[in-house]
Amino acid sequence: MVEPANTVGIPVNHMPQLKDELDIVIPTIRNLDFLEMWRPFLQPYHLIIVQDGDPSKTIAVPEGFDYELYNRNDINRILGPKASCISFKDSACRCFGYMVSKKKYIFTIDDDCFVAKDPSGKAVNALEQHIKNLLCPSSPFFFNTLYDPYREGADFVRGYPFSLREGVSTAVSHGLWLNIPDYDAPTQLVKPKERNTRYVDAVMTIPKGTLFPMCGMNLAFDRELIGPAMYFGLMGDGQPIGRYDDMWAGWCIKVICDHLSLGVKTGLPYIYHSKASNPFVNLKKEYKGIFWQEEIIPFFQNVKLSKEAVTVQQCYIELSKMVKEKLSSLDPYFDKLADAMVTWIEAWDELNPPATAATAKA
Ligand SMILES: O=c1ccn([C@@H]2O[C@H](COP(=O)(O)OP(=O)(O)O[C@H]3O[C@@H](CO)[C@H](O)[C@H]3O)[C@@H](O)[C@H]2O)c(=O)[nH]1
Ligand SMILES: [Mn+2]
Repeated sequence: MVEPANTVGIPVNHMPQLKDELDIVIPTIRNLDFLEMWRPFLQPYHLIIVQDGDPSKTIAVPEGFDYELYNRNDINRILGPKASCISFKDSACRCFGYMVSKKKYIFTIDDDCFVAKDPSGKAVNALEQHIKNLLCPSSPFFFNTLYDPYREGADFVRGYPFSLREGVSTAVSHGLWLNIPDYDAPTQLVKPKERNTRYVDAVMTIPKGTLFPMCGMNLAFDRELIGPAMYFGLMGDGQPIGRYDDMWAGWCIKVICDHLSLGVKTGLPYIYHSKASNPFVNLKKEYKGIFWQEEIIPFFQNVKLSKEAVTVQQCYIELSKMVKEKLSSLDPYFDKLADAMVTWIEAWDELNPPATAATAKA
């Protein structure tokens, strides 16, 4: 039986790592009582809450947290017509939080994710582990069979090329989930009672050239290295697909990380995922994605970005052109998505103008 950790009594760490360089982005349609359990680990950090759905609803944020909250009216006011690229009535809206943040790092978590216990019964500080993952290099060019070589008590194994041991910068840290696993609707329907009780004590770099299904519920990334590619697509209200927001972003960031020699890690930390969303509702949202992805995956596997694409924005714009050219025949949705990818970059650059010499000096 897997249970969340009891964090009552764990003192808040008032000097946590990257306190002023990291924002926590939470998409929500609920209240945020779940933060009580995270208080010892997250209270010192700034939250960016993206309130989805009815903007007239008031979201209760527990006392003592430092936060900014954006609802749909705010998104429309800030982005104007470009707000069309931000999904409505889908957790994909969280990417607006990535765009408005001014920090180097982002940790995003769902409001039904609680603190997990490790096998010794200790409460897992997921954010601390994500920071560890992001601050140490990745090894995408050659697989280390003893997993994370930079971890205390591990190293590169015999036969690992010394020329590759410096590794590359880590752009993304993808965490996992105890209890309710992130299964697609068909799997959820077939295995409604399945719970993930297996805590695998490992962090791995996802090898270059390999795609992966990125889940957005327990995810951290270096916003300066890969932020502009973390667009969660057009999902939810008015769109033919849902629950492929994080998947789309994961495929885009992975081909760009491979191109720019950046690392993507998966494994620790675990969170405790408490709520299974309705599998029938999920099936309706997912079903087009389930057959579209049989074409989308080969598309991403064959993406070749040009050597002129040296920034994330340039890579992303190139990618949007390939989406328009090669996926629009699959469904007109991809034509719209390709345009939204461009709008996203325009909005990103508007809110995050490149530092000029003057501003850089100030
Ligand atoms: O319309 C909505 C629905 C939900 N949210 C917020 O988004 C997260 C995730 O919602 P929930 O936990 O109910 O759904 P899951 O199926 O468990 O989420 C997983 O599916 C992924 C695909 O979207 C998602 O990223 C995964 O985590 C909660 O915080 C809700 O409050 C929303 O903003 N708008
Ligand atoms: Mn959930």
